[in-house]
Amino acid sequence: MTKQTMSGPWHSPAKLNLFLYITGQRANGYHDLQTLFQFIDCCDQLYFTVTNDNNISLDSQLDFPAEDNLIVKAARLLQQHCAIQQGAAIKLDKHLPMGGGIGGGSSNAATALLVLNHLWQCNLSEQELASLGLQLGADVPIFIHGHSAFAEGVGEQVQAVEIDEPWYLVLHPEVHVSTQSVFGHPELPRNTPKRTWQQLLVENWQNDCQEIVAKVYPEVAQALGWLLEYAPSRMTGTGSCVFAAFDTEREALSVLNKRPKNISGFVCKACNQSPLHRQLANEKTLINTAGF
Ligand SMILES: C[C@@](CO)(OP(=O)(O)O)[C@H](O)COP(=O)(O)OP(=O)(O)OC[C@H]1O[C@@H](n2ccc(N)nc2=O)[C@H](O)[C@@H]1O
Ligand SMILES: Nc1ncnc2c1ncn2[C@@H]1O[C@H](COP(=O)(O)OP(=O)(O)O)[C@@H](O)[C@H]1O
Repeated sequence: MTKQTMSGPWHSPAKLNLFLYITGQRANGYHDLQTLFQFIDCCDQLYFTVTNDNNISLDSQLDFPAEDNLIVKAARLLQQHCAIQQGAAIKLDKHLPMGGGIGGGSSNAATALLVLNHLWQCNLSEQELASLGLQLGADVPIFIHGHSAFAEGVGEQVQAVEIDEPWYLVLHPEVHVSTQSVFGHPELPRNTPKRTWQQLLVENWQNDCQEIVAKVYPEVAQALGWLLEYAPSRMTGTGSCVFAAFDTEREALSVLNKRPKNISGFVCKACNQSPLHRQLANEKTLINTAGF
């Protein structure tokens, strides 16, 4: 048998929701959103070895079964969709906090779809991969497209946008917030009026989930209250992470260094193009990188 080579490290970046508004609820229970996604240069790393059998395996430090991991689900979905006979041995180096609203799981799934599409030579377009990804989670298509985006619907209607790329200080209160429980909360505001991108662009951005999450999780309220002393701050996604923008890395780091001991955090740079897509573009593997 020929020895297979390992491909990687491949980046799997986090995102922030710079604003998040809930504009309605569908008959199936899912919520209609208006949200602005931006990538940050804080990433997990994935490694892939193509195998000759059709087995998908995952080596990770996570304490839940590989079968439940979105990486394995993504690999199987692509393998079945394209009737691929090969398999993959995948390794994950996890750095991103989980359940923090920075999208690590969705990002890992998107990285697996994009990289295996390349390594297995499936030749699916970005749009086809995004449709597959949507079956795994509402945020996966954004990570497939790989550009800052204004998203509507449940995240499937996306418009690429160019916005400022500041430095962010992200605080991670040590609580895991379940997306499902936030969307199921009876007091969640669900009827924020829909606005156009041009209207939203000039407003003070907010997150409709923030008030409920801060009420249920005092750790989130504490982190937010502390950060607000230094800069306008908000929660990302359904929490628990909160963030503030700074002009320079130095300013962000100086605030980070003053944080209370019980809150972890990091400083990162915003990037309108996903770090993974920069890598893929270098490999000239992307079929369609234009404006989706
Ligand atoms: C709201 C966001 C913003 O980025 O929150 P974060 O998860 O990143 O914090 C995401 O769109 C979340 O996407 P994702 O985390 O993929 O959610 P999913 O797995 O699809 O959904 C988890 C559960 O949340 C609820 N849900 C999710 C998305 C949505 N637009 N409406 C919902 O009601 C549903 O009950 C669903 O079963
Ligand atoms: N590869 C993965 N990385 C992180 N979480 C994953 C992964 N696969 C499945 N999950 C599940 O998804 C949940 C939410 O993870 P994550 O995407 O990090 O949070 P969020 O959606 O809040 O940003 C985790 O608690 C875990 O149960």
